[in-house]
Amino acid sequence: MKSEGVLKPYFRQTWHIYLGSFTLHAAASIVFAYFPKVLGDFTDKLKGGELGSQDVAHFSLMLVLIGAGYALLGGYGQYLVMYVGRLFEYMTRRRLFTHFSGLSEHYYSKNGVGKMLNYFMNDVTGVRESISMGINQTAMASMLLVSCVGAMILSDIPLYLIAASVGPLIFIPWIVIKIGPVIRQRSRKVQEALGTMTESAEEQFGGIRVTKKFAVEPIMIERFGAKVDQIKTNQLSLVRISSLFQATVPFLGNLSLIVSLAYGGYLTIQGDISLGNFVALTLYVRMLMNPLQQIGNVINTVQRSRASLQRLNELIAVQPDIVETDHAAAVNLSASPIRMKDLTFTYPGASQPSLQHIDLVIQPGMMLGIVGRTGSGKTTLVKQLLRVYDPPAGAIHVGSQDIREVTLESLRTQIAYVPQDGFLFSTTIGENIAFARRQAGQGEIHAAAKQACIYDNIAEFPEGFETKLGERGVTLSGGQRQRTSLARGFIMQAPLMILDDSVSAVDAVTESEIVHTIQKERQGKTTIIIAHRLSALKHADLIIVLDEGKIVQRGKHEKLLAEPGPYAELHAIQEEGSHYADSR
Ligand SMILES: Nc1ncnc2c1ncn2[C@@H]1O[C@H](COP(=O)(O)OP(=O)(O)OP(=O)(O)O)[C@@H](O)[C@H]1O
Repeated sequence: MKSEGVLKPYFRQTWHIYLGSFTLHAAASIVFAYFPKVLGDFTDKLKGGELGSQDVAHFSLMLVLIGAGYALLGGYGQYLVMYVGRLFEYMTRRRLFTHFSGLSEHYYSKNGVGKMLNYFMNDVTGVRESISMGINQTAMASMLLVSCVGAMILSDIPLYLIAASVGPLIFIPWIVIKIGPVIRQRSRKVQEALGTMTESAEEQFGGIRVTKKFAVEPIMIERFGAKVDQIKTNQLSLVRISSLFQATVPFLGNLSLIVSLAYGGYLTIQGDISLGNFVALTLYVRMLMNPLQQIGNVINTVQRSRASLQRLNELIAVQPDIVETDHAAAVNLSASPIRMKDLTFTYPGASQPSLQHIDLVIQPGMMLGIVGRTGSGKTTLVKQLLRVYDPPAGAIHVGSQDIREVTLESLRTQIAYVPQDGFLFSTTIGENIAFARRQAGQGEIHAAAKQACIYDNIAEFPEGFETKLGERGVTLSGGQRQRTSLARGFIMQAPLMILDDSVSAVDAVTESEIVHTIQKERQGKTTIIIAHRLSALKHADLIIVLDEGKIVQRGKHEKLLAEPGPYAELHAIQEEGSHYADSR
């Protein structure tokens, strides 16, 4: 499916405002083009000795009306375009955000958050400048240009003098063609460097705690400095070419003025044209210089923002990896078993599969334990259920439906996934817990907090559930953060809950309390627990042991303990560890 880019929908909504603005600009320019003519007539009357005090008042009134008409009409035209320019920012940022939300985890693992921020801020603003200030000035300048040239032709100034005076101006298109692409290319480099810097800043601020603990601030400052230096180099190179461009355009305007002064002056002395026409001609040429200067600026801005527009259009055209089929149907996880059949999965671009030949049936209401060494594929397995990445066709069925054929909303709203490092938003603890159930009342929030064994901690905060969390919940300890994120899972009361190593940062006693709550509260609902501590899995209906993406053992706790294999070995190590700890 081809995306229609960012400008088309915008212009579809706002073309009539632009049309209104152009009309106002045209009217303003026509009014302003009378200015030199009025001064020319004034000069001729003055020279001929025919000027009375009534004429002075008449000419003054004309000039006042011209000035006021120009300011009112042009000012309102400008306001309209500036207003819709802001509308563009608003529309595009909303659209980008919606688009970003639909992109898959795979896209985010390839593209940094800094890049997205750059799209949001600099690129959108860059394009807005072109379509508001740019279009505004172009409309104003081109209409003034046409009105001035039209008024010159309609006056008594001879055509050959007009042609000679405005002749140097025809070099402007040639300069645009030569310098424009260079500006565009250098501008793209500046934007890329800005993107890299934002990405680096985002990462460095995110990792500031690690940086401080390892006392490597100077290295980080140096690395960041290199990124900033790159921006400076690229920006200076852009400024050089832009300045050259902006200086050349008015220079040609000045050349026109010199020709009109010299040639027009000569013809006036010869008596070929009147003094009034000479005054009008120089004023017309002077009036042409402003629009020319503006057109120079606009071309500069447009060249710069074309690179931004291209990037935005490319982004909008990115298709999400995970899409719903046309005949996707809602799924019911409470009643249907999940069957995995010969599931083998390789991450895009990876050389080795992360899951191999998985055969597994998860019956509704069961508690499944997953254990295995780090990197053995535990998270990958559960993410297949959420369709973070799509499994191969036919590999996972929910009841009789292939998981690839179910609607994403129905699937994901029935799964409460609690990751090891659950992200907490910069809002209150209560709102964080009710994140996936906005309609939840205080009672439900408190109950979920009790189930996750975090209630007492929260109650001790002066503002209780209204306590605001800083970015990533910095005011909470690791274990408190984990349990808040666990409460967020509990409150969903979802048919399937997945705890992905979600109690690793809590002590063994709290962990056993949480497992006990799960057994009690989630009776009849499916729960998958991934854990490194086997004590958390003791009560599971089924435990699978993963190694290098394969299920190497399966059964209940007692059965697995009794057979030789990694489970019993791990158990022995953990028991030994706890005896050792007890004996100290
Ligand atoms: N987005 C990804 N792209 C490519 N490879 C990945 C991606 N995520 C994980 N992997 C790889 O897949 C394998 C299994 O990773 P997974 O996260 O499922 O392991 P895990 O058993 O959950 O580990 P841990 O206990 O450390 O959380 C690892 O080799 C990992 O490097």
